[in-house]
Amino acid sequence: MDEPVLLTGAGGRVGQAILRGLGDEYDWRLLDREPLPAAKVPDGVTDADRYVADITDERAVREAVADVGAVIHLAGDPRKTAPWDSVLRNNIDGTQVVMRAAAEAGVEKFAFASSNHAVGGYETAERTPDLYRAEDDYRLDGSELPRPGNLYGVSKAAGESLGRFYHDEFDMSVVCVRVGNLTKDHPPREYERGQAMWLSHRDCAHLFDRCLRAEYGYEIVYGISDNDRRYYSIERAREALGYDPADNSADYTFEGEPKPDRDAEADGDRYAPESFAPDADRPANESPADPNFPADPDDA
Ligand SMILES: NC(=O)C1=CN([C@@H]2O[C@H](COP(=O)(O)OP(=O)(O)OC[C@H]3O[C@@H](n4cnc5c(N)ncnc54)[C@H](O)[C@@H]3O)[C@@H](O)[C@H]2O)C=CC1
Ligand SMILES: O=C1O[C@H](COP(=O)(O)O)[C@@H](O)[C@H](O)[C@H]1O
Repeated sequence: MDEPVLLTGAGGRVGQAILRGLGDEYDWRLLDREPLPAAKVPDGVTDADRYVADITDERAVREAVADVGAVIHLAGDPRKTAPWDSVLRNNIDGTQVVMRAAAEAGVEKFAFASSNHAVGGYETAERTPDLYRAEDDYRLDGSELPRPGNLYGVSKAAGESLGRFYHDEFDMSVVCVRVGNLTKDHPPREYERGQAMWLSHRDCAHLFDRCLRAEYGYEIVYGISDNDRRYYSIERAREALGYDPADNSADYTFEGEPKPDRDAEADGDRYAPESFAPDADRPANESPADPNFPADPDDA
């Protein structure tokens, strides 16, 4: 892609996984309402390409999307316990502002960070916990209707509908990635659901890279690694985007330690190493919590 790529929510967990994997690959324009410390910004991104703005600020967003070829839209409230007023503003209105500005500016490709919580309602008492286990063959594939398990999930389903609308009305290519559970270096520890929907950092960067390079119209795909435990199919991501994940939560113990027989080097050269130095202030697994949102209670 010759034109710049706008990344909203660039300072967060997903944004940093993408930038650390693909920092050198694109001409980035970064937007976040929190100023980004230098350690979170790839080399070569100038001050002019760093926007400190809220995504509900229409004028700032219009300026940020001018002349970009693609948008990866991550900014929003990521909490599954987020209250309605927050998801309405940050996730629904914010996504509408960013998508409309992108469509009106003639942006070619738009990748939207949807969530597993858009379909959390399929995890019924009858299906769980078997659903989270490798022997179980139940699969969601992206063609099913949304079935949110909370208001945060409702806001993500709304974002997917906005994407459908802006694809149909403006012919913008839109891919909604129902992201699973992103953690760095190892799958979520002692958490079956999390291990079934693990998305490793390098698979995350690779998946969004495919969202920028592939040709598609409107797609809903699942964003998880190639986990043995899974109830989301990644076939559509493979077919439509050319997604080819490298990681599998089965290569780790339930406690999150690499298994001794794991071939750690096997896929080591498939994707570029992290392209700029790690943020020394950042804990190994998480970026600091967004100061504007209190943490989800069970994430403490
Ligand atoms: N981390 C995960 O495992 C998953 C994340 N997602 C989605 O991916 C996206 C990114 O999530 P994370 O990186 O985990 O969250 P995060 O909280 O680490 O990062 C979000 C970033 O967006 C910025 N932001 C929030 N509201 C904003 C607004 N109104 N205007 C401008 N900037 C704003 C924050 O300052 C922060 O830097 C979210 O939309 C989330 O719902 C979906 C599924 C799983
Ligand atoms: O959408 C999201 O999902 C992940 C995984 O959900 P969880 O219920 O298993 O924690 C969550 O970690 C992330 O914060 C959220 O944005």
